[in-house]
Amino acid sequence: MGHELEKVFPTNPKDYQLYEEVGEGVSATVYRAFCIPLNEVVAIKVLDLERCNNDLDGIRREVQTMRLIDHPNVVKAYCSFPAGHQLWVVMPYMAGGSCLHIMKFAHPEGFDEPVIATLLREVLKALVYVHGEGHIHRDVKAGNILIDADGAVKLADFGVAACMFDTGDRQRARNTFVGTPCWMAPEVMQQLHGYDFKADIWSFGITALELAHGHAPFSKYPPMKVLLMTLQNAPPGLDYERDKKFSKSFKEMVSTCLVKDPKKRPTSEKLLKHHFFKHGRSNEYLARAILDGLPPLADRFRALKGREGDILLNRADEDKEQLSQREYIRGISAWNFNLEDLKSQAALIQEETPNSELDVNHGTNYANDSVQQIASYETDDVANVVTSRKEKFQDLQDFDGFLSTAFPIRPLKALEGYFDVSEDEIKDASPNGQVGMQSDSESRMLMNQGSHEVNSESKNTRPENLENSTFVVKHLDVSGRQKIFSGSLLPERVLSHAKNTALPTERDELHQKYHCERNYSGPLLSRHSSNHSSVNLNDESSEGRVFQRKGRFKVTSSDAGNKVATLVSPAVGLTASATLEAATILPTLQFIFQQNVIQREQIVKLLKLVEQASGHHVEPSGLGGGELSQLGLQPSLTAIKERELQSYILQLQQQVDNLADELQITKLKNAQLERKLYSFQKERDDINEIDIPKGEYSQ
Ligand SMILES: Nc1ncnc2c1ncn2[C@@H]1O[C@H](COP(=O)(O)OP(=O)(O)OP(=O)(O)O)[C@@H](O)[C@H]1O
Repeated sequence: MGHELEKVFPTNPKDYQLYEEVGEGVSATVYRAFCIPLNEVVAIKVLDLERCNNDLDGIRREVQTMRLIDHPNVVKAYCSFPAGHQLWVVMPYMAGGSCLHIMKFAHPEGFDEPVIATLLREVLKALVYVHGEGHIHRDVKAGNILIDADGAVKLADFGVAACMFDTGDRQRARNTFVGTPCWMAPEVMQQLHGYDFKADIWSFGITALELAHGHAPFSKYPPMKVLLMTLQNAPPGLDYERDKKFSKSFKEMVSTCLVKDPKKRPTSEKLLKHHFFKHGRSNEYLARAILDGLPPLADRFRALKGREGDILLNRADEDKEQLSQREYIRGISAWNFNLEDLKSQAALIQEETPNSELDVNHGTNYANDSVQQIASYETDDVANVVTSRKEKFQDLQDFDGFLSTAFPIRPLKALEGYFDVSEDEIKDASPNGQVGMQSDSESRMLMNQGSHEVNSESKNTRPENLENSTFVVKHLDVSGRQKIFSGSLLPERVLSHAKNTALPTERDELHQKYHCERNYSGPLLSRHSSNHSSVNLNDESSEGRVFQRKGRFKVTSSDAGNKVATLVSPAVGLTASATLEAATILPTLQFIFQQNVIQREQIVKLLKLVEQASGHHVEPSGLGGGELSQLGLQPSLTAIKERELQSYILQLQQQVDNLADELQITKLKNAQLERKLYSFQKERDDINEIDIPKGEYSQ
């Protein structure tokens, strides 16, 4: 088990040769690489610190956990070090890639039962170890199950793992969660009583279904809807009719995991004893069954990426508005989600599901389902709120100050002590992108990047008076290419058209037309504007208690009692009575409330635009003054400030929480070191004991 530890991996980027890209996640790109001094092929996960400014805790935890871990079924980190503005994490190279990629490439309908039993047994062994060490993985899914060339299976990605060690209570329920919604346990979504490692057992059950069908249940729906479906529907499972090819024991095993009450779920240890896992075979069998005949990982990865590109290209001639709606409804933009996962899932669905089922936006399945409509409405709300806040931030004169307090330390400095980052590297770091880091002001610049780019983009393409009405969020994607997602309260072209040519009446018609066609008034938001958007999203969370973090979903507990609530969807004029836990509904209501305030502000801006276009001169003060208050349109700056403060407090609370986690990890490390020291001392004493008689003898 410990043999990998014996090698000392170099911490200089020059000692590695990067080969092809073999994987892409929310926060990182993974390359096959070669460690020159050790003459060994490795995988290097490259994280761009500039893009992770506000998620250093997550990175720190991931690397920390990966380095402490030592189990044949868990991917460990050999070492980690900075390289320019990046952080490199060196890991064993898993030549087979992830189960998700293998399924997408060669088994779109899912794997056969013996393969599933083998894969899951190995993953379960990993979970027994991880739970035994006091961790909750929190992101068990096919995309995080990696296979080596010889069929060895390892659980990867500790980006959102949590430590259960806390004031001595290893199983303490927690009040926050990060995860991918399809795999997320109901208690995690509800946040009523916290959760523990049993959340991984739920995700494990969902992963079993994913491996059996080629995709996770509900994977074609937008995130908010997944949350509601998971909470309201009966747990998903293998169907006795539809899934005839699977054994009774498999079905039973899945249903044991997918019980809503976590207390009724088995522990990983107990589950491992389930007779289903007796069907598991050897690693060699696995290699033969799913890896034989596959092209090298990098080729597969390229092919899959190409396919995703084709899917997008095929849609290129679609009406752009529809396309953005489609992406929007999948939650990519609105929830700032794990884009790769969503893209992958979308690709799987497109291959397997008829279009009618797919088109959740226009499809009839949606039409009469009020809960679904509420879900999509909520998704809109979030996007609107988030982007509108982006705009508001630009208006705030003290934004810079706010950011500097929100992220007071420089990235590499913050990571010092956690990776192989030396004091010297930090001191000598040059701001020009060589091994080093940015200054405080540069950090803030990076934090501000999204908003500055919004301005510059606007300046290039539109006159002043349209800048504040249209948002263009520009960002760098993994490969450094720039991507632009655009959106506005009205579609951009409508605004442009209005600006250039249209008479007021035409504009009204266009406004009417597009407003009807697009039920979503919110702008699109890119996931890679994470620096900025996370701040904003956290901002929202101060009231909505729903966060985005590291491209995933994060919910914090809102201490609400159990209440019965009725949801009304103003977007569609439908009323849905839902007996939901208040904690589930509150965020929605809060979003709607916020949305209201923000939409009023948007209306003010539009009014201004209309007035400007029609030649009326509007004094800025006039907008916020008596006329608007008469209309009830005066935006409340105090409320905005208050929300920002709440958000800041929440961020601080999170930081305290994270520090407590780290303290526990350090304590754990200390305990390990003490144990080692003790055994060394014991060895030394033993040797001494042997030496003493020798001495006596020689005297
Ligand atoms: N050691 C490895 N060997 C081979 N491929 C790997 C390795 N680690 C990761 N990958 C590939 O790279 C992808 C992304 O890696 P990873 O999941 O660690 O990144 P991430 O940004 O943390 O992802 P996520 O989107 O789950 O947060 C994986 O899904 C997998 O296909």
